[in-house]
Amino acid sequence: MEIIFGRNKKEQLEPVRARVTGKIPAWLQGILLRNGPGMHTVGETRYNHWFDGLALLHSFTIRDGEVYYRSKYLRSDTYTANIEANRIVVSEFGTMAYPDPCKNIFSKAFSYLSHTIPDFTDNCLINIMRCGEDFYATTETNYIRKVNPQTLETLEKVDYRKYVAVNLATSHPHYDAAGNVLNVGTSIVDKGKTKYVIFKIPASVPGGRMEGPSPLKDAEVFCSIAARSLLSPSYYHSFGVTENYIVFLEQPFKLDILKMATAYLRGVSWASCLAFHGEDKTHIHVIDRRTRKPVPTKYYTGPMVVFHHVNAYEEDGCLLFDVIAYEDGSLYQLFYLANLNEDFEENSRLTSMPTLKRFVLPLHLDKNAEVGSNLIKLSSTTARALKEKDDQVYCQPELLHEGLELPRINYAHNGKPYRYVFAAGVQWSPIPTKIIKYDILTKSSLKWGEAHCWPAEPLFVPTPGAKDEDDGIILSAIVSTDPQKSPFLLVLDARTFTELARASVDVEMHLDIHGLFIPDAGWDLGKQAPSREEPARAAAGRAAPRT
Ligand SMILES: CC1=C(/C=C/C(C)=C/C=C/C(C)=C/C=O)C(C)(C)CCC1
Ligand SMILES: [Fe+2]
Repeated sequence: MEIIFGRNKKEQLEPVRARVTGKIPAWLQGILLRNGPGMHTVGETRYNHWFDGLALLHSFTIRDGEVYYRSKYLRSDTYTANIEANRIVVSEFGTMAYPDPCKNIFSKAFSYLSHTIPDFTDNCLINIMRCGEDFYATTETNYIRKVNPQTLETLEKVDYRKYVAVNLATSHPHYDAAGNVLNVGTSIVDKGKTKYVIFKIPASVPGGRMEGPSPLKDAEVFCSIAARSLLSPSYYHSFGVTENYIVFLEQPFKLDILKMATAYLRGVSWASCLAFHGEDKTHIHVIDRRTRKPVPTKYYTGPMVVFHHVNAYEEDGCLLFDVIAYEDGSLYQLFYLANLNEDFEENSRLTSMPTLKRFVLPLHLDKNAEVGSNLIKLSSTTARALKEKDDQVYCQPELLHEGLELPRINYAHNGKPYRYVFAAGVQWSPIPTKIIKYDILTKSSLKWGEAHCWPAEPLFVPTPGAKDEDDGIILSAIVSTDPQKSPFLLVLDARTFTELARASVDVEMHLDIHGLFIPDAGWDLGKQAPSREEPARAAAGRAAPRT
C-alpha cells in the first residue's frame, strides 16, 4: 500500500502512448480527465492524510482506438508556495501547517491573529467541474482552479466568494440539460447567520464569448437554507436533484466553527474539527426548484453519514433518492497515511459498511393520515415514511446493496427514473478492489476485479444513439501493487461487464478520486441522444459528468 499511498508520483508531461490490448470502440473519442492526490511529502515534511496530497491531474486521450497518457501537478498557489519553501506551508484537511518557521508561542499567536478567518487551500485535488466551455479542478474550499484539459496546464484561480458568499462548496455539482451548474456551499457566520447556499452558474454568458468573462461572474444564489446551528453546520460532500426538487441532507456529521477558529493556535488540523453526533437526527431538506423554497414538510431519518448521493427522481407523488450511507463518521479516519501502510489490513478496516440506501418521501402530505401510518404506497420499494405530528415525517430507507462507493450513473438519467448504479466495490477496507454494476430493478450485480488491482471510480460513457440506459462503456483507471503489472485504463462493456480493452502505460500512476470524460468536439449531438426527441438533454447527459 506504501506504493499507492506513500510515494510521491512523477509527472508525465509528454504524452505517452499506451499499449492497447483488445479493441476500443471506434466511437469513443475524447479525454478522460481525472484528479487526485499525487505528492504526500515536500522536502522533509509530510502530510498526515491522503486527502492532503498535492493535486495531480492525469488524462487519457482516446483517439481512433489509441490512448495517450499524461499527468501534471496542479500549479496551485499551495503547490508553488510549498515547492518554493521546500516544505509544507499551507494547511490541508488533515495537516495544519505553519508558514512561519519560528515555533515560539508569541510568533504563533501573532500568526494566529491573521488566521482567525483562515484562507483555505487552493490544492484542488478532488474533482473536475465543467462550467460552460471551461474546466476547473475542485476541492471543498472557496477556491477552484481553471485548467486546460488538453495540456493539463493550470490557469486562473477563482475565489467563489467573489461571486457568492460561500466559504466551502462541494466538488460534486449537478448539471442541467443546458449545462448550467448547480452547487451547494456553506456560508459560515456571515451577517450573524450560517447558511447552506445553493447557487447556479450559467453554462454561457449572454452574447457568447471567446476569451471573455467567466460564466462564474453570472453565478447567482438559487436559494439558501439556514443551518440549524450557527456554530456547527453539517459537513456534506454532495447533494441530489430531481426535475423539480433539490435534496440536501443536514447530517449529524458537523464542523465545529469555534474549534476551526482556534485550530491554528492549537496546532490541530481541520479534520479534528469534524465530528459525528450519533445522538442527532439527519434532517432531509427538500427545495422546490419552481418556487426556490423549502417544502413545508419536515422530513428526517436516523443519524447517518453520506458522502455520495447516487441519484434522485420523482414517481407517483413521491421523491425517491439513493445515497451511499454509513452509520458513523469513521470513513475519513481510515485515510490517515499512517493507516495506509503495510499494516493497512489491520489499520484500515471499515467499521461501518458503505450501503446503498433508498429513501422515499411523500411530496404531498395527507393531513388526515393517522400518526404512525406509512405514507408510501409504491410497490417497488420497502422504504417507509411514517407520519408524525406537526408535519414531521420519519423516513426509513430500503437497504439496497452493501459495499459500494464512488457511485456513477448514466448522467442522462440524472434526476429521472433509472436502474443502474456503477460503483467501486469495497470489502473490508475503503480502498476499492472491484468495479460493480448494480441493477436496482432485479437487485443483481455484475463485477470486475483482478488480483492486486485497485480500481478508481468507474465512469459511464453512452454509445452514440444509445436507447438503453446501460448501452455504453465503463472507463476506470486501474493501479496495481504487482510490480510486474503496469497501471492501465480499463474499458468495459457497461451492459455485460466484459472487458473490451485495456491500455497499459509504464508510468507510476496515482490512485485518483474523481473526474469526467470530455467527448471530442466533433461528437455528433444527434447521435448521442438517449432518445432522439431530446437532443439538448442528451448533449448534457453526454457532456455533463456526475461525479
Ligand atoms: C481543506 C478543508 C476541508 C477539506 C476537505 C476535503 C479535502 C475533503 C475531501 C473529501 C474526499 C476526497 C472525499 C471522497 O469522496 C474541509 C473539511 C472542507 C474544511 C475546511 C478546509
Ligand atoms: Fe466524492
